[in-house]
Amino acid sequence: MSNIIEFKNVSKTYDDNTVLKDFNLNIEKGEFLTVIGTSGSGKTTMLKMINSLIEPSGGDIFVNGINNKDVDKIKLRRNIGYAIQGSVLFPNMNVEKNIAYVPNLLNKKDKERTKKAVAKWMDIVGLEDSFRERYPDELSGGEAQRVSIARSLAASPEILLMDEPFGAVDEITRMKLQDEILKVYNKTDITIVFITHDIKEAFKLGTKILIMDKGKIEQYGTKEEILNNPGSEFVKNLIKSVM
Ligand SMILES: Nc1ncnc2c1ncn2[C@@H]1O[C@H](COP(=O)(O)OP(=O)(O)OP(=O)(O)O)[C@@H](O)[C@H]1O
Repeated sequence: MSNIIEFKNVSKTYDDNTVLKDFNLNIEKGEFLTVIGTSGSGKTTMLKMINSLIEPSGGDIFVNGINNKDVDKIKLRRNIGYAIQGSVLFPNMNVEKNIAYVPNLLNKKDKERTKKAVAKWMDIVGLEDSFRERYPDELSGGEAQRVSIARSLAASPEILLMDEPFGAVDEITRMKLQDEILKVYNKTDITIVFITHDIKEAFKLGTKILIMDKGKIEQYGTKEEILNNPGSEFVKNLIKSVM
């Protein structure tokens, strides 16, 4: 498999605080990468470099083999979905319009095609058709999260970045959303990079798991590799609850 995302000797410094140092990572196309680590270990910083929301202080990031420095940011982001915790929906648009936002931009004239795309994604994330007309303030947290995931997927991105997308919902909804994102992943050839604080979630979803501490990679591997061969005391402590 080929690498869809590559970090080469990446560093990031805020004032004199170095949050990433000599960071090297290859993510293969089609992978579901979950990222877990201590608070402040640089996970969000790393994620936001993929879609150029944050620029590295040193080193390079490549998406599909092209250096982010050489690419128009708008063009880059068209291909990369981004879902964050409690993602903000457009409050003045109903569910259908929220989801249709990007497809509408892409196929301006073909309204039927957009309508079909909205129906497909609502179905995949488990939203009944009757939600189409509702406005964001008429949705529960979990429903709003589904709409936001459907919206990020409706643009058919090749890469989906998710920063603790299920952090703000209750345990039952969270499990449902996890199952739904797995369904999406299994039905498409999307590559997902997913940050979580929940080690169980990291192991349930990830085809590969990246464990970070203080701006460095503690371990990167499959669930089996990490469980069978934890690379450090830090990893051993982290995985206690899933052993
Ligand atoms: N814009 C900024 N200016 C200064 N410092 C920043 C900025 N953004 C992040 N930092 C610092 O960089 C470090 C890494 O932040 P980052 O958000 O990447 O960590 P994280 O692993 O995602 O943390 P969490 O799990 O708490 O969300 C933290 O110490 C944070 O305070």
